[in-house]
Amino acid sequence: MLNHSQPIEALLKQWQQEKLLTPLDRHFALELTQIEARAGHFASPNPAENHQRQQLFLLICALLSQQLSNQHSCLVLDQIDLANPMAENVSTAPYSKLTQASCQIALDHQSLTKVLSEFNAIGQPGENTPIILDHNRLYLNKYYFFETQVAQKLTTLANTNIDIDSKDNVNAIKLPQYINALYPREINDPQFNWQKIATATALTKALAVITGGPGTGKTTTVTKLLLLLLTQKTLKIRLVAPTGKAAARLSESIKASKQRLLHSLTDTSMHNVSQEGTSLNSSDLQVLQDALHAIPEEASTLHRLLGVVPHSHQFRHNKDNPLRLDLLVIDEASMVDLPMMYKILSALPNNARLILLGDQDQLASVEAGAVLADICQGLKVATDSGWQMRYSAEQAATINRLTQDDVSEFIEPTNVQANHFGDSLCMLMHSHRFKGDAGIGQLAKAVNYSNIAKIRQVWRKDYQELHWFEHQISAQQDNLGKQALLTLSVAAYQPYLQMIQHNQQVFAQRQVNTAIYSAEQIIEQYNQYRMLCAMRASEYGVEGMNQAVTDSLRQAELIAPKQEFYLGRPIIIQSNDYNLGLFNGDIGLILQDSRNPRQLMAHFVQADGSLLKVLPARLPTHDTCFAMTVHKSQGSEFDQVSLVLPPKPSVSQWQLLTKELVYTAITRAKNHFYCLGSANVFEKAAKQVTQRSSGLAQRLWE
Ligand SMILES: Nc1ncnc2c1ncn2[C@@H]1O[C@H](COP(=O)(O)OP(=O)(O)OP(=O)(O)O)[C@@H](O)[C@H]1O
Repeated sequence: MLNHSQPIEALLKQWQQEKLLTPLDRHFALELTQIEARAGHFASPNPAENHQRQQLFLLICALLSQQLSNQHSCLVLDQIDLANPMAENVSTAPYSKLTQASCQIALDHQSLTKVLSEFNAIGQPGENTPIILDHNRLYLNKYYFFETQVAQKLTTLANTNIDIDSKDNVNAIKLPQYINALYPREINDPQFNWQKIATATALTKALAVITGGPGTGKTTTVTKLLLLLLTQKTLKIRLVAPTGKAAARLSESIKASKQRLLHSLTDTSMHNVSQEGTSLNSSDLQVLQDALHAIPEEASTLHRLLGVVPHSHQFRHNKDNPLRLDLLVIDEASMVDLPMMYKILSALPNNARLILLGDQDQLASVEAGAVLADICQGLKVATDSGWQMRYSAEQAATINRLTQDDVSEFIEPTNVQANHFGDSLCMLMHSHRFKGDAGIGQLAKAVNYSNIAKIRQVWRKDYQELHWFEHQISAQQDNLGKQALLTLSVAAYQPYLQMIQHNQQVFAQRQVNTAIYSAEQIIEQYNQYRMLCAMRASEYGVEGMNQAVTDSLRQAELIAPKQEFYLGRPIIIQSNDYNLGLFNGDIGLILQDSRNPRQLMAHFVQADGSLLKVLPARLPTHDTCFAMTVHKSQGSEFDQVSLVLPPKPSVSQWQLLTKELVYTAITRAKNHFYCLGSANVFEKAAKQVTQRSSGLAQRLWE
């Protein structure tokens, strides 16, 4: 069954030392194998065979746990490299030589699956065993449960049609007219206005998934959708996002979008646009304006919505105590992991609608799963755009009725798609933020398609919003590229630190008539720039770069970090503190308390825009935040962003350097993107595509 140079126990230890396995992976495998041995499950009459079975079980448990540690939902048996089982996880990175084949599985994949199905700890779907074998996928029971439940609940929602013509809907007959008024045709319009089609798609389905890159109009579309729904009946709508920062951005975007809509609703040019040439009369306009006002603007975090129970993984709202709402909008859905998606779907009341918004190309969730990417998987095609809608004939007819757009070319033959999951999806592809020829948009697109020739072409073009800093180690071991980026970072952080210095002077001299900057203004200025790193540890990780920026700012006399909590220190929270109302990823600044300037306080702007002040000594686990990880930056945007890539990535660092990471970093930047790196690392990272093993896409689409 196995050929191995040393006992698997010893190999696990070695792989742990090489950081290919976590201590948890090794202990999980050892523990489960011992439990199995104690239960007599390796006690067949042939001792040699017994030993082999036990060693194989140990190896497979370690591989399964390793997959979960790397955020996969399962271990796909067909993907195990039988000649070198530990190589699978690292095969795409340029360091495979490091893992010499020290053990081989002497079975083909089919026989391996059969042998595994004979272990008592490995059961079939529905059995109460620690591990579940579902065809060629091996799951921890808990993850199998999450995945199948999420698939079932999403499919049920997707298959639930909403009868927009029901008598509950007072203005159903007007919907096509309203849609056309919200999306007036313009002379240079492309053939399909996908925002309009997305709106129509979502009107009739309990599940709507609207995805697209930054600035493709997801918020604009959802605002129009909510407006249309609210012209029909009153709905209790909740807006949420995975983090406080993302919730604050959603709230801002909805407000801005409502403002733009209000403007266009009161713009006279709109009054004479409609479906069949008939004008919107004043009562229609009133209906639309009333509905617009009824759209909520406040967004909260998912945790707050579900109601955190302190010191527990459970939430107050669950299947026995469902949320009280009619429609839930979740923004930045790519950040929602599999267990969290299960908890949300369980707490959703019957008859409620769910709308997911997000960018399927961004980094997947920090924890297991890639739910949004799996949901979108069925739309992937090998064309230039990479995606194509898949509608049922019924949905295409509904879209046509509501929009007069003929989408019949996207109708899926019924024998291919039985459950019409595609009827709930809409992908927006045209960015209104990055003009077609702008550098940031071009680079993001090239990285997203792992198109190396295009990446080189974009960097060569010298776009004014793109800036490259090459790692250049001098004879004195100084890195000139890093120094240049630090100089830039000092200049970028200087304005907010000068605002703080201004306030300090005013407070010191008790200049009662001189204006001070508010904490909100200073925080807004601080948020104009952020340095992003791929990882936490190491010289080029968050830890090293935070230290380097701190040293540079001290030399520039912009900060005086004599004690831990110095004026101007940015703080990122690393754990949840429900009593204080501070959550992992919240970012604030140490500032003088305006009411008592001798007291330094940590100041945070919360999702609803209010200011939270906390005594520094009471802060939960935290870190300095001149530099932060790309992961933690999801859901945020900055005027200027710099990405730091290590010059010579280690084995474990390569695992983080993916095209999703680089794409996410680039798309955090609104106006300037800087990168400290070397071309080969940037390009290899852009080629390394995250593949999260999961059966969710298959369950949803087949
Ligand atoms: N059809 C359109 N025509 C012109 N501008 C548009 C259109 N749709 C959206 N925009 C503009 O593009 C910008 C981004 O729109 P929106 O916030 O809706 O995008 P988003 O996909 O939600 O962005 P993000 O990824 O940042 O959340 C806004 O300024 C908006 O006014």
